[in-house]
Amino acid sequence: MTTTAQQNHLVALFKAATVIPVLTIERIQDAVPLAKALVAGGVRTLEVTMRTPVAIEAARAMMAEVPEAVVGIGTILKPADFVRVEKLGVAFGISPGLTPDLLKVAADSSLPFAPGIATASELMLALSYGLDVAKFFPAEQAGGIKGLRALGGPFPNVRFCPTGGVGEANAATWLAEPNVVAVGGSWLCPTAEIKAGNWAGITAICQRTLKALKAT
Ligand SMILES: O=C(O)C(=O)C[C@H](O)[C@H](O)COP(=O)(O)O
Repeated sequence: MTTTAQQNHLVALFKAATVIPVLTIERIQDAVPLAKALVAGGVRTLEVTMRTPVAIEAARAMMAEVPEAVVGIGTILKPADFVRVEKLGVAFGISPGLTPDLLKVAADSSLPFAPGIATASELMLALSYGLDVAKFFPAEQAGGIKGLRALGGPFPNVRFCPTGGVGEANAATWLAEPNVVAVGGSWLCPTAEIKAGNWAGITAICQRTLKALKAT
């Protein structure tokens, strides 16, 4: 069973992050310059998704060469993925959803882990394994802020990281919710900018986002 101390650690990590870029890395050579660009823009906590074959290698390179980055892995779909990630020594793991098998390995592990939930029943399943920090996914599509507030009624102690449809225009609104500890999304690292190697452009998006959040 996941301990309270583990969950507190994950909450602290998410709160320190505020915004978490959801990274899809196609070419291994992009990993380090991308992480450097994000860190230069003030965004240190990074979610490398397992959507691509180079994800694990990319996370490893970032950890080795960009020590300021707090690297986690996302899109953990299966217990076997979780076990691979655990061995890497990343800071946290995230999933867009959950299965009982995935929750079982996560609850037996010391790796901080946020499963994805979109319904009360999914949240109840996560809570039965002691996991009370969840990704709310897909946040905008699954009811938006109204949906999150409704979940907050029966589950007042759960903390959320909404992702899916979060961007520069609405990040502050989500973060103003008392049960939101961070927001995640791909807006900080658009595919076109990664493809073009426009690292300065990615740094600028991060700076703009953080400046706008500070002003609210
Ligand atoms: O890949 C994963 O593991 C996910 O959980 C999904 C991502 O968090 C969202 O797809 C990001 O959504 P956008 O910011 O709207 O692009």
